[in-house]
Amino acid sequence: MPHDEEWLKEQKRVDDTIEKMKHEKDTLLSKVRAVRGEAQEIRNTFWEDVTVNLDEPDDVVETSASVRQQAELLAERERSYGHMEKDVKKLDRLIYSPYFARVDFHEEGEPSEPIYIGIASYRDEDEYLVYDWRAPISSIYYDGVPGPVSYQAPDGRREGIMDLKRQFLIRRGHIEAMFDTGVSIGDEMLQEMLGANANTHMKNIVATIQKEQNRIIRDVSSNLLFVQGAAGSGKTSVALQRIAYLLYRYRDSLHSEQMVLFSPNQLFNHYVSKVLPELGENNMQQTTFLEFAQARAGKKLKVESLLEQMEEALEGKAENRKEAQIKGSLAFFHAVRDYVEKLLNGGILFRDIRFKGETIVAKEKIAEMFYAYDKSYSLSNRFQLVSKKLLKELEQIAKEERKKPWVEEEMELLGTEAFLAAHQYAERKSRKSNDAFSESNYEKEFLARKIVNRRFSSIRKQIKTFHYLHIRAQYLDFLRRAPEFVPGAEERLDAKTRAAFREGWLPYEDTVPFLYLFDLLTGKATSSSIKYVFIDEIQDYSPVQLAYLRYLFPYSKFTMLGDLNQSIFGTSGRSQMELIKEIFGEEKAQVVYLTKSYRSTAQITRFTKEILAGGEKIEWFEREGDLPVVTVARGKEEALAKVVQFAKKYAKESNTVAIIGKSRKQCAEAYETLREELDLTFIEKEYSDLPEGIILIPSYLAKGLEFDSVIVLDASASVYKDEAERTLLYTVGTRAMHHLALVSNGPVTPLLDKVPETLYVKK
Ligand SMILES: Nc1ncnc2c1ncn2[C@@H]1O[C@H](COP(=O)(O)OP(=O)(O)OP(=O)(O)O)[C@@H](O)[C@H]1O
Repeated sequence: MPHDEEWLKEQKRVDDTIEKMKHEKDTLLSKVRAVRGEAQEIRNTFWEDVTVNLDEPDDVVETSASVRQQAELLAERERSYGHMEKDVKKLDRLIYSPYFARVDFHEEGEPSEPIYIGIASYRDEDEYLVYDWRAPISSIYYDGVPGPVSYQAPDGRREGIMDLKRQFLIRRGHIEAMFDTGVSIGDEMLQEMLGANANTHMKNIVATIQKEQNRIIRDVSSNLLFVQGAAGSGKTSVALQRIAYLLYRYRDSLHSEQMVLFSPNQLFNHYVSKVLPELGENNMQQTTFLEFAQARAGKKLKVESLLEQMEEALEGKAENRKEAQIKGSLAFFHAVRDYVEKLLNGGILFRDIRFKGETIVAKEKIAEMFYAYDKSYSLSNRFQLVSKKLLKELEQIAKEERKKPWVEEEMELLGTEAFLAAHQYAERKSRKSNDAFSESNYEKEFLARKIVNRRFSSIRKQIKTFHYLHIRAQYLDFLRRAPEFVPGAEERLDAKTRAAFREGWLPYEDTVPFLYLFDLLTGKATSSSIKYVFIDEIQDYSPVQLAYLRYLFPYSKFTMLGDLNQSIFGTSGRSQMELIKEIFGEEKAQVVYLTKSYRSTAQITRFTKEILAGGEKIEWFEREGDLPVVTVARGKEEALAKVVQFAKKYAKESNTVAIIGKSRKQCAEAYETLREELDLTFIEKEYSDLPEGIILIPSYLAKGLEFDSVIVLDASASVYKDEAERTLLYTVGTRAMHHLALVSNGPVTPLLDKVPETLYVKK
């Protein structure tokens, strides 16, 4: 295509800018080499430049100062080339694509100036050749159309006129597309972006952030930001760009470790892990609720995952649903607190501290110690004090223990190193006391102390972590007494949990109440260093979990993103939003709706929208594709043959094809047949990498992910049978970007009954 003059002018500017960047990169690289060389040199000669003299105490002090000085010098050099290397990486990204937009802007009476916007800023002497997308002025690109605009500058609101808004698609230094936009951020550009094939990692969206998304990204006034958005409306994307924005805006005071993102599973963590590094930022802390809870519960108790529980529920083994609901309610959370209050004067269950099969401090004694403290002391204070006391007592016990025969036996097994140390110690001691005869006693004393200390170190740790509190028994006691504390609980609730404890695991629904009970008793393990907490897929959090997160992060700002229509256990009666307001307070709380879906073609979004019963307000982005296909097969064999057919067809034009089954079990059964016909990867667990090509994956693991093509493994009436599965089917269908097929073994699910036949092809 011949380019007009304007295009050539822009390409020339791109060339000039890149030239300057390359030049700067070269200069930086030679500096990096020099500094790295210096650091290497310091490392090589580290000990030569240090004065080592350990004869007298003064010399030791001098030596350590000298070592410190050298180490600081080295660290400073390493830091400095670390920074430079980061800058080189930034330049590499800019050299590939220096910017994606230009807005011309002028304030009254001033000449119009072009502002070029890219993923990072670039300055040549005093002039900004590229502005960071997060800079204050860049917001006019996302918010405004040519005409009067304003933006928030550090010194107040600035007003002016936007004379031009232009977008670029630049790759490898070449302008591949250029659009001047009038109305909003160009649809052409979005078309380009959204039309591309899926990737195994999420991409950043900074070039095409939409106005409503920009509001969320740049919100700095809310303490609680709740985003309810349709599938594919960019919730996760917005969360990640928001993190990048906050890191930029508060770059002097906020670090990536002070932000944490709770995501649905590890697969998802892996999927989103490249967005921030691509934008030149470090990743925030990323965790899943399970990982977080497991770390708190310790190694001896395996926490059941939501995924395990879902598998049970989907396979129809959900007889405990009602109990799980009670345990997930806010009332239950409060009940734990009420129960703890009853323990102020008695009732805490302790366990013996044991060593070598024998009790060294009996639980009765600990209880006595505990309740001897004044009632005005909080329980957690008393635990602190008891631990202190027990540690002291342990010292005494250790002294006695050193005299026991087993210690002498263990001495025989010690290596030469220990004997040498003992010998040196004994020599010094006897020299001081002028008593050569007791040298061997000193040796023994030294070794006995060492042996007992080593064996006692785990007991010491146990005391510090309140192992002497019998938390499992205590929790079971609470569950047994549930009718006393929990409104609506008519029976005791300990049977399932008791059985699980015996097998060494903690049921999903017990996780939070169990940890909360422990925290209330022993003092909470809150983190005050986390400034921002992000929670994706918030609809899958129970009230108990939400209340616990608030309790754990009392000083943090929260951003929550979710879609009630994607709840894994169906939607519940009370609105989650009301509940969140109750838990987190309404002050500085902001609710934002995202209704436009960007992921899928218009045809797919129109179809999946109809799966939902309530006529939700979901808009689609006008991107054309084929109508979804619904195929009915007679029998399992034929159904799987159809799946194979679709997969082969789609694989030709897709990077990623996902065959999504309801449960892991259903996938596993199909896998045996499918693997003979297809080159496919079965994603069974969350700790997997997401490969390109064809994958087979259970519904709940596909949460938050997207694929070029999706094939619903079995959309029959026997699989997606009741209302509770409506949201699940919606979640599965909305994973598709370009192609969607539903294969049904026998009659199709009634959940499609209301979908007009014009919205899909029946084959
Ligand atoms: N402004 C945008 N520009 C370009 N692409 C966008 C934009 N907003 C969203 N997208 C794309 O739409 C897709 C869906 O985004 P994302 O996964 O963030 O949505 P979501 O709301 O979290 O979805 P879900 O709830 O279904 O998991 C992604 O491919 C994302 O890149």
